[in-house]
Amino acid sequence: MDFVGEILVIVVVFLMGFVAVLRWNEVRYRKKGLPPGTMGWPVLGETAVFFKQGPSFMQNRKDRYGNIFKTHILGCPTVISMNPDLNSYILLNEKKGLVPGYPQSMLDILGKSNVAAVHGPLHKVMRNAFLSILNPTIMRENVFPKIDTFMSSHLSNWSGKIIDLQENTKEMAFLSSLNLVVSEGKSLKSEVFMQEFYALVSGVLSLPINLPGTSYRKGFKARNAILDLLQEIVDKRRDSPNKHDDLLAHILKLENLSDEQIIDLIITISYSGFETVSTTTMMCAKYISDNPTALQQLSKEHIGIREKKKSPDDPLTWEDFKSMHFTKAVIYETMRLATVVNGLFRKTTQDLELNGFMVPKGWRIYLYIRENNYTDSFFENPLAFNPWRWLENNKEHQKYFMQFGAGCRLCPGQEYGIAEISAFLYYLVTRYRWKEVAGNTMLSFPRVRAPTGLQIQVWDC
Ligand code: HEM
Repeated sequence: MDFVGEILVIVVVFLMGFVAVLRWNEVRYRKKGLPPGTMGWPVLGETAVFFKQGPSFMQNRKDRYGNIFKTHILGCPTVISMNPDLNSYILLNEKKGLVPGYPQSMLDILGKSNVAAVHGPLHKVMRNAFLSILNPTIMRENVFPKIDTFMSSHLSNWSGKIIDLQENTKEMAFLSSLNLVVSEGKSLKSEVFMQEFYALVSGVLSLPINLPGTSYRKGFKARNAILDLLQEIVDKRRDSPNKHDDLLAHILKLENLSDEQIIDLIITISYSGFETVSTTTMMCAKYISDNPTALQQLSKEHIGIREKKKSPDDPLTWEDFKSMHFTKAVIYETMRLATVVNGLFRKTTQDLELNGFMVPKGWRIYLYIRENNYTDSFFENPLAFNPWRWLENNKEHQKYFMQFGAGCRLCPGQEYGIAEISAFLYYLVTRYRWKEVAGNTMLSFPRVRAPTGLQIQVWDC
C-alpha cells in the first residue's frame, strides 16, 4: 500500500471509531420514556456546542424534538425544558423531588452551604439567615443609605472621561456588596480580593476538570484564597471589642451557623448579586441611551426627586427609592430584553414523570426561561424596549417573567439588587450626559457581555 493509501485507511478507521463512540453514547441513554434528543460525546456531551450556539442550539432542537428534549451538558445527562408552564410547575414544586441542580463546579466553588444549592432543612436555615440580615428594617435603615453613599461617590468625577461601563459596573457591583457585607473590605487589599473574586466567578459555570489552566482549577484556587481572607476577618471580628455596622455584624449575631456556613453566606451574597446587578446596570444605561423617550421620562422622575430636596447633594432616602416607579420599569424591561438569566438548573431526587416523559433520578433539568421574554403572546412586540408595559395593570405577562425565579427560591436579593441599580441610574442621569463610543459590540449568550467593553464618553449635565 502506498503512503496515500495508508493515510486513507487511518482516516477511515478514525472516522469509524468516532461514529462507534457517538452511537454507543446514544444507545446507553436509550431508556423507555426519556424525551428525544442527542447526548454527544462521552463526558463532554454537547457542552461545547451548547455554549457556542446558545439560543440557536435550543431552537434547532426544539424544531426537531419539541419543547422538551434530552442532551448532555456541563458533565451531566440533562433534560431541557422550553415549556413555560412546565417550568413554572417545576419551580413551584421543589418538594416533589425537583431540587436545585447547579453544576458540580458551582458547588465546589461557591461552597456546599451556598443557599442556592442546598435543599431541605439546610436550605431553610441558610435562606432564613439571608432573609433576616436583609429584612425590610435593615434594608431601609442600614443597607439603602450605604448603597446611596457608595453610588454617589462611585459616580463622581466622570465628566470629560471615557468610561468602560462593563468594567465599571462590575467593579461597582463587587465593591458595593463588599463594602456592605464587611466594612473592612476597602482596607483589605480589595484589589487582590477583586481579582480572586473574578476568577471565582469564571469558574462557577465550567466543566469540573481540575487541570492546570482550566477555569475550574483557577476558580477553585480563588475560592481558597477568598476563604483565607474571610476567615481572617471573621476571627478578628470575634476577638474585637469594637462595634461594626455591616452585614457581617448581623450574620455573627445569628445562632447555630458554623464558620463555614458564615463564609459561604458571604460568598453567596457577593456572587449572587455580582453578575446579575452589573450586567443589568450596564444594559439599562445602554437601552436608555438608545431610547431618548425612555431617558427623558427617567430624567423627569429623578430630577423630580432631586428638586424636592433642600440641597441637590442631599442623599436619596428609602422613600425616594420606593417612589421610582419608572426606574423600576426600566430595570424590569432591561432584564427582559437583555435576558440577564437564561435558565435555571434543577435535579431530580427520584424517577419522575413530567409532561409524559420519564426523567430518571439524578438527571439535571435545565429550565430555559430566555424564550419567554421574546414570546409575543406574553410580551407584545417583544423586541421593542418598552418600559411602559411594566406600568400597566397586566399581571398575565408577569407570570412568565422569571428573571428572579419563582416559588421557594424566588430571589431574596431582588430588592437589594434593584436598589443598587436605581441609585446608580439616579446619579448617572442627574449628573451626566453620555454617548456611546463607536465599536461596541454585544454578545448575549451564555452571558450578556461586550467582548471589547462598552465605552461611553461622559459630560456634566
Ligand atoms: C438584577 C439582579 C438579580 C437577578 C436577575 C437575580 C436572579 C435570581 C434568580 C433567577 C434566582 C433563582 C435561582 C433558582 O431558582 O435556581 C435567584 C436566587 C437567589 N438570588 Fe438573586 N438575582 C439578582 C440579585 C441578587 C442579589 C443582589 C443578591 C444578593 C444580595 C441575590 C441573591 C440570591 C440568592 C441568595 C438566591 C438563592 C435563593 C434560594 O435558593 O433560596 N440575588 N436570583
